[in-house]
Amino acid sequence: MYGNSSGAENGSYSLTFLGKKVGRHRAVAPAGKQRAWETTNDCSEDPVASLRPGRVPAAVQVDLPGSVPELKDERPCPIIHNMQFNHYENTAAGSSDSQLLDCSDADQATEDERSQNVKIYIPYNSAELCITQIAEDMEAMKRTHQEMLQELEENFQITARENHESTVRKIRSHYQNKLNTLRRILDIYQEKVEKKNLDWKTRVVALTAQNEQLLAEQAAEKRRSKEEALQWHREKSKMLELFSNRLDALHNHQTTTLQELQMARQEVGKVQEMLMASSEDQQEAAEEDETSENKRQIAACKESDLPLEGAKARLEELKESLHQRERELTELLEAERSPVPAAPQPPCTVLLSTVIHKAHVLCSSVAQTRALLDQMVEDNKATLVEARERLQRAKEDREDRSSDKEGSDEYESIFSLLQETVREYEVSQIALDLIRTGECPVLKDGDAASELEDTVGQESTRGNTEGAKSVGQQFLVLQDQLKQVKEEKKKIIENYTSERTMRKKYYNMVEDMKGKIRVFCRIRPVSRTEAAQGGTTVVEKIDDYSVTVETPRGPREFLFDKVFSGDASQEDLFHDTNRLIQLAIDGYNVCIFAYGQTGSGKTFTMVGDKEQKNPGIIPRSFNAMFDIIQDNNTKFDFKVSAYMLELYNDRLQDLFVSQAGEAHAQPQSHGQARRVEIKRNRKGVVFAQGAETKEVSNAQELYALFQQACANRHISATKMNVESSRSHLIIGIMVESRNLTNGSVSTGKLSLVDLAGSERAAKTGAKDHQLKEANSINKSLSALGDVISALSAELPHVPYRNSKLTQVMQDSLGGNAKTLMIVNISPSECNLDETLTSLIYATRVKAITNNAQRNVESKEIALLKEVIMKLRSGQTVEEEDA
Ligand SMILES: Nc1ncnc2c1ncn2[C@@H]1O[C@H](COP(=O)(O)OP(=O)(O)OP(=O)(O)O)[C@@H](O)[C@H]1O
Repeated sequence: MYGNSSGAENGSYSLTFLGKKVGRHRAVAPAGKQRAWETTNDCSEDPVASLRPGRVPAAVQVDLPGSVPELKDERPCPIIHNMQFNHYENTAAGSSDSQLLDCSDADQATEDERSQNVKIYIPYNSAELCITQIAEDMEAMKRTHQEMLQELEENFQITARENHESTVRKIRSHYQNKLNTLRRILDIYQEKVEKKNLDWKTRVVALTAQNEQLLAEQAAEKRRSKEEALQWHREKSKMLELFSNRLDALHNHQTTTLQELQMARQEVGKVQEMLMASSEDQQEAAEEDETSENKRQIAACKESDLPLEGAKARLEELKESLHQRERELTELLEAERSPVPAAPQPPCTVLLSTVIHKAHVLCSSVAQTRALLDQMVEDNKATLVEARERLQRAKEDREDRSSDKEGSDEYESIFSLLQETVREYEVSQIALDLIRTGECPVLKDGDAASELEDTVGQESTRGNTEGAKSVGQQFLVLQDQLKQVKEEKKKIIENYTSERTMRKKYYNMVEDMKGKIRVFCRIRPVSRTEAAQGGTTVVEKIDDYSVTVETPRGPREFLFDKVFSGDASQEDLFHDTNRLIQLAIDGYNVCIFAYGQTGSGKTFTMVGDKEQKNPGIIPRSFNAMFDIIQDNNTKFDFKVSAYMLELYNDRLQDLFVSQAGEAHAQPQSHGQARRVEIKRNRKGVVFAQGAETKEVSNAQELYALFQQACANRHISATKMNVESSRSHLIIGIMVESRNLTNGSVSTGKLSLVDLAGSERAAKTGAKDHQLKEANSINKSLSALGDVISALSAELPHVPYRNSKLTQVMQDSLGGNAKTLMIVNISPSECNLDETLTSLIYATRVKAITNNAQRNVESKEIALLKEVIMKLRSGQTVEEEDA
């Protein structure tokens, strides 16, 4: 193509264009094959364009080294005016045709020299042909280049795509790994949760069974105690009846005995008179002869026998009555000794045994008295025998010494003294026998009889008096015993009352455990207005758990968890409420609300008096809550926040925002007032959406917020209350506590509600806007009443949605909360109807069962929730976080 090209050799050429080296070229073997250009990329201009036909150079100079090698252009060339082919001899024979030689300056010099030696002039046509060929080759090269470029581009794109895909794959696999890890973690926790659930279920089943068993036991226990109480009551009444009958009988007997003794004394007096008359007759007859004397004596004796017969009969009667008494006493003793029939031991058996013991004491003292009397009779008998012997000896001595005139006087006095003593003992004997058996003394001979009868006249009176004295003493003793028995009876009644109170208390505790709403009843003191109207009270607290109301149909009793009378202090009330504050901190939803007619003391109970000398439940709860927090802040991390609302004219208002400010702000916000709505979370806990919730760190801050809220509340004077609340006050205090030991988080809520009171326009004198307020209050309270009725009757539908008030109270009535209702009532007759209505509603509320559950999450769940929150908000989550 470029001239003689036979026997082509491999070699390198530099292509010079217009004296300028434009590239290196490589000669390609073998000869005869089509030549091709290979170029290096150090040419900036498009050589093909410059070789287009019409732009052919005038002359082409080609330097050929002996034989012209086939040339392969390595690069396109600029416009050729003067083209030279410089041949470089191969330095080594057979060296590779791909070998390239560098164009150093030294080579350039040698090349120039050689080109001068080997110069070939190609005819124009050949050159044109050659150039055309070159142009074609270059065109082909351009295509190749373009193809290469395209290929490169494609390669680049493929590589880029591959790179991109691999990056995406890597990222995906990274996140997939993360996801898998999270899934595994979730699986693990799910497994754990399932396990726990299973455990809990088992425990719940076990506890339910246990609970059922306990309930059954409790029911049985209740039945048994009821039966025992009934039996005890029966036995007690029987015993009391028996004792009172016996005491009455004893009393009657003592009285009869006394009367009989009195009569016997009179009889003996008569006998004495008769004896005196007969002795006078004897003295008169002594002057007559012995025969007539004897006759008269016999006649007198016969006469005197008549009244003695009467005395004997009386003594017989006395004897009989004493026998009777003895028999009764023996019966009593027998009854005591007889074994007590085996009976179930009622709780008050101790008292019964005390009564029995007392009866034992009483009978044993009677027996002791009897024994003492017997002893005295015996002693007296012995002494009487001794005295008679001495008298006998003295009589014999007197007869022996009848001649001795000096000693006779002395003996006479001793003799008469002895006689006196014997007589005394004999009289005592008669008296003692009379008391013991009622027997009459036996008169053996006339002298003794006359003497004795003479003495008996005086001594029997003395004996009777002593007997009467002892009977009187016994009577006093019996009176004492009766008093004791009465005291015992009083004690029994007291014990029964306290036992009844305890029973009510335990019943209330069980009801509380079942989840029933607790209801306290507070009776307010009589107000000045009521006192001015007469102040007749119809309400009375019976015990800590019951209250009665005097109605036209008779008294009506109501039972509550606690009843507070008018003199109960705010401390007393809060003392029984305090427990609920702890529950709120433990993670329960707690609600305390006051209910009652207007002026019944709801605000006094919840808020306290105006000067806060007697703060109510709300301010006390603030202090109690932060006291508990203070005590536990080493174990828990607490967060407390609160919202305060009022429901005024069926519209919820945020009390942290002053109404004046709101009204002022409205026009600027184009009439869009702050809207507070009641919502419920997944667990059914009510919260106020749209109301400002403020975080607080101590009781003072919370109280300051409360004061601010109270200042914004609607209050005005009515005929029934100078500071009547015209709205329902709702305070929500949320307590979040994180256990620093195990990381669990509990969230409790304390709702404190001071309801507005139901009112009658006629009584309150409400007009215009107050009437509108009253209507709204009554409407909401009536809706509350409907909810209470539906819940207590366990109806399937509870109309919570009928009023905003019932929506606010939804979780507290029949929901997930521990609820305490304080029903405030007036004690006065003028409010009887309202009081009865309030008490009936409160009784219904007591029947409502809530299902309070602790809102607590384990550390794991709290963490997972955090992870989910982060993922939702687009934040990255490290595996360690999970
Ligand atoms: N237990 C109490 N001891 C002394 N005063 C009381 C007691 N309860 C209520 N009061 C007094 O009775 C009046 C009315 O009480 P309060 O304002 O609390 O009634 P209320 O039920 O809240 O009425 P309203 O529903 O109209 O707001 C007040 O002056 C209050 O101080």
